[in-house]
Amino acid sequence: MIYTVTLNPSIDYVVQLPELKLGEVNRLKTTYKFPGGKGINVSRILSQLGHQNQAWGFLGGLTGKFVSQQLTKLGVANRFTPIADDTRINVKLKAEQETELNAAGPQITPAEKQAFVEQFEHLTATDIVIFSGSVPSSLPQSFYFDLIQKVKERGAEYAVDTTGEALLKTLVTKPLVVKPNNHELADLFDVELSSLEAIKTYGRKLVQMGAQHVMISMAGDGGMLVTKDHCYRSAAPKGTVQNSVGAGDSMLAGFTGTYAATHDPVASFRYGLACGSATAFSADIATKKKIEEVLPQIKIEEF
Ligand SMILES: Nc1ncnc2c1ncn2[C@@H]1O[C@H](COP(=O)(O)OP(=O)(O)OP(=O)(O)O)[C@@H](O)[C@H]1O
Ligand SMILES: O=P(O)(O)OC[C@@]1(O)O[C@H](CO)[C@@H](O)[C@@H]1O
Repeated sequence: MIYTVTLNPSIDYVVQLPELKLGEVNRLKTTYKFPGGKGINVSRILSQLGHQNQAWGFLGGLTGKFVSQQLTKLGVANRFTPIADDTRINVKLKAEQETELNAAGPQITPAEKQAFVEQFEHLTATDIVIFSGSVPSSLPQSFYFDLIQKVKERGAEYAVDTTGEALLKTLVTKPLVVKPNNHELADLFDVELSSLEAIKTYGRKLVQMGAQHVMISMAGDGGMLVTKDHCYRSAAPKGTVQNSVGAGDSMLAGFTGTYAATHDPVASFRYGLACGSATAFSADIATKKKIEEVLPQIKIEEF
């Protein structure tokens, strides 16, 4: 079973307008509300593809109710810990450029935190836990690391999509896969990564530091997978980009779901790339139909 962890879910409020006029009233023609948060996006893709999974995290207030109702409607199994405070709303502004306004997130009380942590006691060695997204400011920044120790105690695998120190700190515990984008990879080492060779070199460093698979996403430039002995690369298929929010989460879902079923890193990378691009070419998170449409266009080469 795959479990996704979204400590800080959201309603993603997506607004579209041809031009943002700062300091003026902007009237919106098109708005959407989606259940958001990185792990939730991962769960949505896993469910689309028929991989058994359950979404975990914290939900509260009317906003939290909206998220859980939408997940139930979408057929995403979930077991969120209820909290007294409100789940956040993140604004995704699509004008000349994509701008995201992500809130800090709710207060989590010690009792709510404890109830959540207890869920980890039931993991087994065949499970995979996917940790994605920000940690609400009321929880310790070491929270992922503490949860990872619990996952390891149960003999389960885990994947992590986080950045900076939090990511570096987890590498020694040998995550199944980490998925920085090329900018996050550059920031980790405080370098500029201006060639594929350079990206490969720094991807290798994450493998040497402990990651089993390092999948580097590069938006419209495709992706790279670095393993202990190999490096694979693929350009991105062409298409009309509608909403790239969640493309990285979709990529992680495609990889992990396929890996859980096949243990084949190249097939998993291929599915990951297809899911990422399919979401970029959709208004919301991609459907299975869209993913299958994109899949034949993915060409992977050893690099
Ligand atoms: N414009 C695009 N055209 C084609 N494919 C894309 C595009 N944007 C993203 N993708 C696909 O999705 C993958 C993940 O995208 P990206 O690198 O933007 O992830 P990310 O930075 O983690 O995004 P997010 O945080 O919004 O989920 C890319 O590696 C690529 O395969
Ligand atoms: O603030 P975080 O937790 O880093 O990111 C949250 C978020 O931007 O990530 C998803 C896209 O990847 C969105 O659904 C959501 O709003």
